[in-house]
Amino acid sequence: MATSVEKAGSVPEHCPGTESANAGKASACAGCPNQQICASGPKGPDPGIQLVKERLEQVRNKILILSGKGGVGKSTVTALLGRSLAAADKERNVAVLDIDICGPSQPRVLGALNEQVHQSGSGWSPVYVDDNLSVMSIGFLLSSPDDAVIWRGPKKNGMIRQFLSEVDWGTLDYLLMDTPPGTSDEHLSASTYLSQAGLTGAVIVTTPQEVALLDVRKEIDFCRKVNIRILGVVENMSIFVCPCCKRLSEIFPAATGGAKKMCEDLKVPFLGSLPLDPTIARYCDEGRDFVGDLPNSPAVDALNGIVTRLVEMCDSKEE
Ligand SMILES: Nc1ncnc2c1ncn2[C@@H]1O[C@H](COP(=O)(O)OP(=O)(O)OP(=O)(O)O)[C@@H](O)[C@H]1O
Repeated sequence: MATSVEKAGSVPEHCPGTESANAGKASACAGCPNQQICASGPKGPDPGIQLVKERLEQVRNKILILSGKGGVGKSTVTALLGRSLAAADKERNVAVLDIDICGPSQPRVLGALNEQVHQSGSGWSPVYVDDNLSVMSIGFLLSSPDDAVIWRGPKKNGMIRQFLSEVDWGTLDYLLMDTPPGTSDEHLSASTYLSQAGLTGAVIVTTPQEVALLDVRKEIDFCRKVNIRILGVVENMSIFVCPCCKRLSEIFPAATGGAKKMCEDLKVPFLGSLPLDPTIARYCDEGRDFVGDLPNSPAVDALNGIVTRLVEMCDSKEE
């Protein structure tokens, strides 16, 4: 098994793996550039995996929100799903965890920009934006929202482990985890730490144009490779309805049939489309509650349909 410190092509053919008691000591390790590191490193699975499992025992559904490309509206959709899930049933406890370490946007989108998290004996307390909707983000730990987080993989890995194992969520029905775009350190860390905790699955957000769908196919491939169930794809900014003349325009043309066709081709559930609505952008920039304030808008209608299908997917065992 290759470790991140090994150079490509330098893994001995019979590498015993870093978790093995023989790591660094087996005959196959002789001459490997990482022999010393493997011989002296801790053995066995990362204890963080067990800690995350214990911490998330009271969380019924754990959902990763993914996107292939940046800027397709993943954070916006995460926040809106959180608001809609929480608004639909006041008995339901929902939380959003922002693991986009380098670009945390949930504090702004959920209107909690100047909040701070508190530490108690039972862990970090998340910030409540509603009675049944809480949020945790690295954004709360930065001294200024303009601070840049420039971290390498191991440090991001440590922060994700802390977020997953030290936040005192209480009992939750849905935990939505907003990730960075693509498939990077954060995704690998999250999927590893959640491997024993019962990850419900992933929602993939995209826009309709082929350049975005190309990267969604990679994201689907990633999920299949690391055994993450795909709960469905959300197509964001699929259509624009002019607020003046009500004419429909395709801002991002679905030249290859859009996300729905791609889902049919790849046999992945399609959760629905969300229109491009400038009011969504304004509300999210200002951290206001779009779902609560405009419950009769076509976008909230579309969102509620997506949430209904998502809940059905979570409640059903198989795709
Ligand atoms: N349905 C929508 N209608 C109008 N504006 C939207 C919609 N969805 C997202 N936006 C806007 O698009 C911009 C990008 O959205 P967002 O930050 O959620 O994308 P992202 O995919 O999370 O980006 P990143 O790659 O940085 O994580 C934001 O200004 C947001 O308000």
